Order: sequence, then structure tokens, then C-alpha cells
Amino acid sequence: MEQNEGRTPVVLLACGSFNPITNMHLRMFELARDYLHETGNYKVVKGIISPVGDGYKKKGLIEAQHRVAMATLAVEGSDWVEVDPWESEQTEWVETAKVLRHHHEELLTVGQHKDEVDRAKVVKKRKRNTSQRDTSMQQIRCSSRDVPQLKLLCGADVLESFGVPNLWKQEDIAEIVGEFGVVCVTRAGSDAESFVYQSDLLWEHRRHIHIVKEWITNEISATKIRRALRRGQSVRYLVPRPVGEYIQSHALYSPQSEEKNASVVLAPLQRYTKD
Ligand SMILES: Nc1ncnc2c1ncn2[C@@H]1O[C@H](COP(=O)(O)OP(=O)(O)OP(=O)(O)O)[C@@H](O)[C@H]1O
Ligand SMILES: NC(=O)c1ccc[n+]([C@@H]2O[C@H](COP(=O)(O)O)[C@@H](O)[C@H]2O)c1
Ligand SMILES: [Zn+2]
Repeated sequence: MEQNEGRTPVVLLACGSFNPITNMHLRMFELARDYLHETGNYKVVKGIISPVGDGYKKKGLIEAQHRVAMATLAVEGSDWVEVDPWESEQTEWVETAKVLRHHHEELLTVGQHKDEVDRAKVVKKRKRNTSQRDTSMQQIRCSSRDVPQLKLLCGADVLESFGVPNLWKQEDIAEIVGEFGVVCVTRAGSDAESFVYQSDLLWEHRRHIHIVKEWITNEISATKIRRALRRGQSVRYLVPRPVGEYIQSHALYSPQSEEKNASVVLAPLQRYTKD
């Protein structure tokens, strides 16, 4: 039997600032894929990095154009992770649930297109050999079932941020964990398991929340990378080499860039505190 037969195809979507992208962001995809494959139930077919738009207004967030360019350089060596600029191109900040919906629709469209292509092939084939009809119709049905599941990939700090007042809408959390599912990588300073235990909503959907333990712990964070860069320290071996070169050539992180949005309220807090 083919090893992947019967496994559910999955696409992993990571949302975040990627300011800048680090080796740990890339590790997160590898860890999640290994974990899902080891369950024996899933086949990860694609990873998507979706840098947040400038409208997110996070302190120190440099222009999306640069963050997308760095992420694109970072995935050059990967044959399954890609960068999607859609979210970063939106003028206003987009809720993560909406980003998931957008990518889900894209997957359905691709699936539909695949079905149409398959159908056209079948019609052609049928003209050649009518006796093959039943087998071919079966193939069409299989391909529509092949539309991958989309799951949010994040670190434990993002899962824990579900508990921050006015940061996430409850219905968005319910949709993310209930309808899509989350793959969450452990991170120093966060306790994903106990956070799920303490939340009735997350507990209810615990089967859709995959917590992936990173045994080879390291505390790379984009905040620390920016700090090192401001101080003129090397970030080599912490970010992919072409990313380091891009940062250097565009002189990206400085005390001034860290002051961006310093007096602005983060977009989700602005949006939900108003309501
Ligand atoms: N060291 C890490 N371990 C686990 N998850 C991580 C790690 N670094 C980043 N992530 C995850 O990657 C995603 C994107 O993160 P983000 O762009 O905020 O990076 P960051 O390092 O947390 O940056 P910042 O310090 O600016 O918040 C988030 O889901 C975050 O939890
Ligand atoms: N309500 C929401 O949908 C919501 C709230 C806060 C952060 N987020 C997202 O989570 C990610 C967090 O990124 P940072 O950890 O860099 O802040 C971003 O992609 C952001 O858009 C979503
Ligand atoms: Zn972060």
C-alpha cells in the first residue's frame, strides 16, 4: 500500500510579523510536519508564511515589502514552504480567521480547478473508451475529497494570546480551533497544555489543537534579533544567510525603526476596544 494512502492532506498557515523571519520560524514548519506525519493520519502538502500587513501597527514593525522579501529569501531552500503576500497587501489589518478563510477559499478554487481538469480528461477518455466510465468517475470524486485541510501553525505565545482581553473575538477563536485546527509549537515562557486545560472553549476543541514539543529548545525571537541588530551585533546563524545580507544591504533595523508605531495602539486592540 502507498505510504500516504488514506492520509488527510494538510496545508499549514503561519501568520505573524516575521520582523524579520528567523531560523526558528522555519524550524516551526519542520517540527509541525514531522509531528503530523508521525500521527500516521496526515500528509503535509504545503506550508504558507503570511506576513501581517503594516496596518497591524505593532511597535517596530518595518514595511511589509521588506518582511515579505526576507521571508521569500528564507524559503528559497525549501521545497514545500512558500510565502503568500495577500495578507500583507491589504491596507487594513486582517483578522487571522479571515486570513484562514481566504486561503481556504483558494484551496477550494484550486481543488475545483483540478476537478474541472480531471473532468475534462475523463470526458476525453470516455470518448475513447466508454467502458472505463465508472473508474473515471470514481477518480473525480476522490480528487474533490483531496482538498487539503488548512491549519493554523503558531507558537505557544500566540495560543496564549487568545486569553488577552480585546485581542481576539471569541467567535474567531471558536472558528480557528473548531473549523480549521491549530498546530502549536512549544516555546519558552508559554505553557500551551495548561492554557488549553484552563480554557473551556479550547478544551472543547482540544482534539483540533496539536501541541508539538520542541525538544531542541532555543529562544530565538525576532525581538532579540532586532535588538542585536540595533546594537551592531551579528545575527549570523540565527537568520538565514540571505536574510542577514538583505538586512545589511537595506540597513533595516535601527533605533528609529524600533520606534515605529510606538504611540499607536495595536490594530486588534483598537478594533475590539471600540466595540
Ligand atoms: N522560538 C520560537 N518557538 C516557537 N514558536 C516561535 C518561535 N519564534 C517565533 N515563533 C512563532 O512564529 C510565529 C510568528 O512569530 P513572530 O513573527 O511574532 O516572531 P517572534 O519571534 O515571536 O517575533 P516578536 O519577538 O517580534 O514577537 C508565531 O506563531 C510565533 O509564536
Ligand atoms: N484577533 C485576531 O485575529 C488577532 C489578534 C492578535 C494577533 N493576531 C495575529 O497573530 C499574529 C501575531 O503576530 P505577532 O506575534 O508578531 O504579534 C499576527 O499574524 C496577527 O495578525 C490576530
Ligand atoms: Zn511574536
